[in-house]
Amino acid sequence: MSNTTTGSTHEFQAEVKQVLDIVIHSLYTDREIFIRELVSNAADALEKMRLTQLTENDVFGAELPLEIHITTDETEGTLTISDHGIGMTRAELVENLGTIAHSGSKAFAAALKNAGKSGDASVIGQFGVGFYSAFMVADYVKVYTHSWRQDGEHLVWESTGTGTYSIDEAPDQVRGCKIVIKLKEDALEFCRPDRVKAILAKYSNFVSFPIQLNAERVNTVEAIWLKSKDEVTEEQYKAFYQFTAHAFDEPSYRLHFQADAPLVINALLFLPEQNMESFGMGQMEPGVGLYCKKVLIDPRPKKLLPEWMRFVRGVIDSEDLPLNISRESMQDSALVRKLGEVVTKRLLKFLDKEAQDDGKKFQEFYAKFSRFFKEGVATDFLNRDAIAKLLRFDSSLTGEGEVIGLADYVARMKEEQKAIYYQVAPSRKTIETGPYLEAFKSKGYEVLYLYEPIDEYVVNSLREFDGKPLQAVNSNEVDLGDLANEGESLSEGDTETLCGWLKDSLASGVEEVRSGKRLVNSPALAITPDGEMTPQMRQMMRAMKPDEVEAPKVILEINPRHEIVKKLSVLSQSDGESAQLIAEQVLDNALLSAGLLDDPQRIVARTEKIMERLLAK
Ligand SMILES: Nc1ncnc2c1ncn2[C@@H]1O[C@H](COP(=O)(O)OP(=O)(O)OP(=O)(O)O)[C@@H](O)[C@H]1O
Repeated sequence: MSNTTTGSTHEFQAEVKQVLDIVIHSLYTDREIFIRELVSNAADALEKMRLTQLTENDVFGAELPLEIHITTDETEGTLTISDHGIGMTRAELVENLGTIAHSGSKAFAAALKNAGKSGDASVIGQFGVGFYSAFMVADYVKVYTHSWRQDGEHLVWESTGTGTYSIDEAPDQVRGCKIVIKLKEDALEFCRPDRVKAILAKYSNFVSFPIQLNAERVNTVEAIWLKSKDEVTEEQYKAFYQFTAHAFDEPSYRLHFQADAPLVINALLFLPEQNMESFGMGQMEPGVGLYCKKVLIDPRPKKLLPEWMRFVRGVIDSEDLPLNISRESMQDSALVRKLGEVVTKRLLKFLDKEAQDDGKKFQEFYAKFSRFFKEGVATDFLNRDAIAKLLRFDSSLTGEGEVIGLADYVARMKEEQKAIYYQVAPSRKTIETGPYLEAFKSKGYEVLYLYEPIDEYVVNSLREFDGKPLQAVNSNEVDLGDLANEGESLSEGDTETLCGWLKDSLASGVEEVRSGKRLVNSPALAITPDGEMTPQMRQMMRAMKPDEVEAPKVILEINPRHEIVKKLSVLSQSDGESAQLIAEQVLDNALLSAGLLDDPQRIVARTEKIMERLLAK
């Protein structure tokens, strides 16, 4: 919120100051986009007005046409953009043009600042600074406005973009906004009618309201999603995406399709290049507008596509929708639900094909948007399997820069292999230096590497893929059959005695001690008993409620061929105290590898004792 300083003067929110500073001092290329931003804001305000008029009878200036007027004045060096949209009240002016609405505005400003330092205007461009972009070209900006509300005031907002703005009364202002830009000396090109006309030509046809430039109509309203693909150029697609999505990047993927059954659908969907949520700007709003025969029903319908698809942009138009459907009833409409389902399925199928045709491109895209797909698997029951096909992972068989999908994993599974194996751990190194991988490697089974906490939810929600269960390498369910282990083993009798002794000696830390077939080079490993929390879940619980999570009880699998185990068997009979220390250390090493050691400090004291004993000999 801004602070009122003197009279009508207000201070910009700190983040806005930062944004303006960058806009004014670091942005020199692509300055023309400010026109697109302001026209797009005007179109949004008109769209809101159209919707308001459907339900409100008492509208200020009800007779005013829903149009955009742009005028150039070369003598004064000004460009003026007016609309008869919803306008703004005094409070709305302060809120909308004095603060940044994004929930993560601090992070947003910080990211923008970094981009500014690098001097790379294209990076800055990706953020989108909306209204504030006018200050790239303006000495000052005046916004004359009156809200659609009868009790609104006639106002003018004014600023040079440096620190403060003022709000004063402006008699006679009609409903909507009139934005007057006094152009900087080096930006006078933007008051030349031919220049402005050329800029408007790129996207003005996407605006569903008439645009007049110096009293001459410049656009024919055109719904490019209703056209067939060969009638639309690459340039038009890109311009449409940037205009409707308020985006600055190029779309990564585009799906334009028409369907007649089960519903009549014309859809034009875009997947962006940049994931704006990754810049700390909070959760995105859904971005696919719902239309019926070119008429916008809802620009951001919440229940049309599943929530995880909120990064998708574009338009869905269906003539099967009743034109008078209200936004409220839309949310519950079976027809809208069906429409969303059809489009979602189509988009998932499209992505799967794209991923197969150009894996590299998909991998780059996936690297930025993986969060959404993972969220999809965890929350979108209806489409779970189709989304799962798009997941990509590192694995024990992928090389540098490579990833693998579940379908390819299954295709290269060994004939007798029973499950899809994975390990959740912070890094490749943790997994490859840990004890679990050995057995799978010796069988030639691939193991997927899952690095993020959310992956745990993903595999738990999915449970299986293509009929094959997903199993954690440290789960008790894993059955690798007989492993051809080399080396002499403890006798069965000695192993049994040792297991019994270990169970008694380590009582509080183990649920069971058994001889394992899976180990090759390690003395022991910790397995999560059935029904127990996985180590990652446990860590998350501990982070939230440190006092409520009990010490873990694991199944300790020992390797009867390992020297430490063989010698421990002898030592347990001759020197109980030393054997106890070693047994505890074997368990702690196994817990450490499993990510289950809550108190690593205890290792220090124990290893010191072990060293003392060794040195005393
Ligand atoms: N012509 C206008 N009429 C009414 N309100 C407007 C107009 N222009 C801007 N606003 C208000 O000011 C707000 C801020 O505009 P701005 O362009 O900075 O961001 P935005 O349009 O919300 O976001 P973005 O441009 O990134 O999509 C808008 O959300 C809107 O509420």
